[in-house]
Amino acid sequence: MGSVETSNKDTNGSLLNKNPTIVFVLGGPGSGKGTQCANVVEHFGYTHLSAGDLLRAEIKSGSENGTMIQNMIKEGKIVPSEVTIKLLQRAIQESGNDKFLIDGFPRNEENRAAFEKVTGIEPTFVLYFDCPEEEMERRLLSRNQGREDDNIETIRKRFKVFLESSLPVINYYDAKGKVRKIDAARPVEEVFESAKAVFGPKTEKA
Ligand SMILES: Nc1ncnc2c1ncn2[C@@H]1O[C@H](COP(=O)(O)OP(=O)(O)O)[C@@H](O)[C@H]1O
Ligand SMILES: Nc1ccn([C@@H]2O[C@H](COP(=O)(O)OP(=O)(O)O)[C@@H](O)[C@H]2O)c(=O)n1
Ligand SMILES: [Mg+2]
Repeated sequence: MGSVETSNKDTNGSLLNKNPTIVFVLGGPGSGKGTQCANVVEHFGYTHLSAGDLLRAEIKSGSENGTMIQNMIKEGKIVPSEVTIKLLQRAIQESGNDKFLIDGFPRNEENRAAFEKVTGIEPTFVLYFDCPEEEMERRLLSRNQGREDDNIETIRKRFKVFLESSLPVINYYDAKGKVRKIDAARPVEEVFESAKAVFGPKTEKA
């Protein structure tokens, strides 16, 4: 009956039905997540969804959450997962693709548990760009994208949040054998060679 069919089509239905490949891309601020995601998109046909980019677009769009998001980003704090997950779900559904790099998410336990609960999806694997703080700090201070959080005061707060809230998520997935750790302190091309080896020749575009 039509009504039964309709009731089954909840907001997550289309996500579950497509059974997408989800790769979480994690690493400290400035470790090179965005840079390497662009390379992976080019070579392997994934759709890149940066949680930070989606949140910044939400501020620009004049959404009612905009001011709250802006204040949290300025302080290096993690936005409630409800907001971020809605943006990710919308982007996933609009993409038409079935393989995604989710960059900068999940950033804490709340992000992780909520995504799993709402979508029922576990990542295929987690790419972890491991980089020393001194190198990340140098990169962030010369990123020149006009970001309000790329100043030394906010950068220090973001490093603290990474250590206290994001690393435990990486450890959680590591215990499940899902983490592919890459030494991100090397030049972009070398880091990408390691990333390529993780994605493997099988999924490379012809
Ligand atoms: N391997 C690398 N070596 C040197 N600079 C890099 C490297 N990867 C990225 N960068 C630069 O560092 C800055 C931060 O990189 P980005 O990809 O935005 O990192 P994230 O998304 O993890 O914060 C950018 O200016 C980028 O051009
Ligand atoms: N899952 C996420 C991702 C980002 N953010 C916010 O967005 C900021 C910038 O995230 P980003 O991923 O663009 O930053 P980088 O690690 O790329 O430098 C974070 O410091 C958080 O304030 C969040 O609240 N929740
Ligand atoms: Mg980024």
